[in-house]
Amino acid sequence: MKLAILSRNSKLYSTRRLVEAARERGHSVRVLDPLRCYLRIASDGFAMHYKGKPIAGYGAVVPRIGASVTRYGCAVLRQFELMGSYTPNSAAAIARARDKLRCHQVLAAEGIGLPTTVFGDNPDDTADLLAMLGPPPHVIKLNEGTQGAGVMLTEKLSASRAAIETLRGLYAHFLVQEFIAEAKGADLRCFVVGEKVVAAMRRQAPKGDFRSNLHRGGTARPVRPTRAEAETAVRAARILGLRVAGVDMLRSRRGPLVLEVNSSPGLEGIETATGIDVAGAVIDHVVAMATSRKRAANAVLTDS
Ligand SMILES: Nc1ncnc2c1ncn2[C@@H]1O[C@H](COP(=O)(O)OP(=O)(O)OP(=O)(O)O)[C@@H](O)[C@H]1O
Ligand SMILES: [Mg+2]
Ligand SMILES: [Mg+2]
Repeated sequence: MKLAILSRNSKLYSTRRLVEAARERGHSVRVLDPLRCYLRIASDGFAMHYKGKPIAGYGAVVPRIGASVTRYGCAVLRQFELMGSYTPNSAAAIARARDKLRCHQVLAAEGIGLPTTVFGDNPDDTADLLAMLGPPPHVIKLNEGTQGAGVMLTEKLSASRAAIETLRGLYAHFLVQEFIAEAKGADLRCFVVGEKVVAAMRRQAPKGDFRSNLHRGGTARPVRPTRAEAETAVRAARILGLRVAGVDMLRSRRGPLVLEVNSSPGLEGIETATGIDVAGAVIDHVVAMATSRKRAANAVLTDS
């Protein structure tokens, strides 16, 4: 099959591994920088060019769209979808999943466990907002933060108020959560492909921090998720319409609590920690889905 990896940088570990896994399986694969794809949109037909040449005919694309290029990257991905390429994560699903607050609302509505979360706009409402949440410690996080930056822990109500005031002053969007102390600075990353958790790791925060992000010095080891954890991860990804997702959870007394669902989860940490060929699992899934979709479309054509 003719595959494209949509990625800004072909040297990144995740991109390299996807290319490698596709080649090992005998597919033709190309890395396309979404910012070098440009489009002609007209009712008589679409055209997409890449560095001066037309591109078409990709059976499937694997999007690796960084947070900084969500808008443009998703527009390009949508174009691939409109031109008939299969993608495990649609442009719409990626754009939706990027908004932590929105994810919390949608997942909570479906009964997925989450740390209790509050958000509000007006400073006059802060006292009642924090009362709705309960006593500190609180975790305050930027709505579109990443890699643990923009996540802070406040031990006292006065600190929560001061942090909230500061963020409002900066016009930042943020949410405030109960602190799950029993997670003890560890979180669980379940890598979902299709309807399965193909690999999972437990990340432990470095001494003196509560954030387990590997970018913040956390360490990872392989873990076998419980049945409840695996089911929660798969359901959360499905609810958000993602067929490749990194679901981050905390282990708590009330079961797994989802922190976030990443639509372009990195492969380096999880493959290194677990030794599992996650890239291969992604490619196998994408090719199987693209093939069965094509078969179904052909069946419709022969029926009519
Ligand atoms: N409510 C909470 N209670 C306890 N620990 C938390 C809580 N929220 C976050 N943490 C810790 O902080 C880390 C970072 O938080 P989170 O995953 O929400 O943001 P982020 O890592 O910046 O986002 P991204 O994973 O997209 O980079 C988590 O991995 C977890 O270890
Ligand atoms: Mg995280
Ligand atoms: Mg994330």
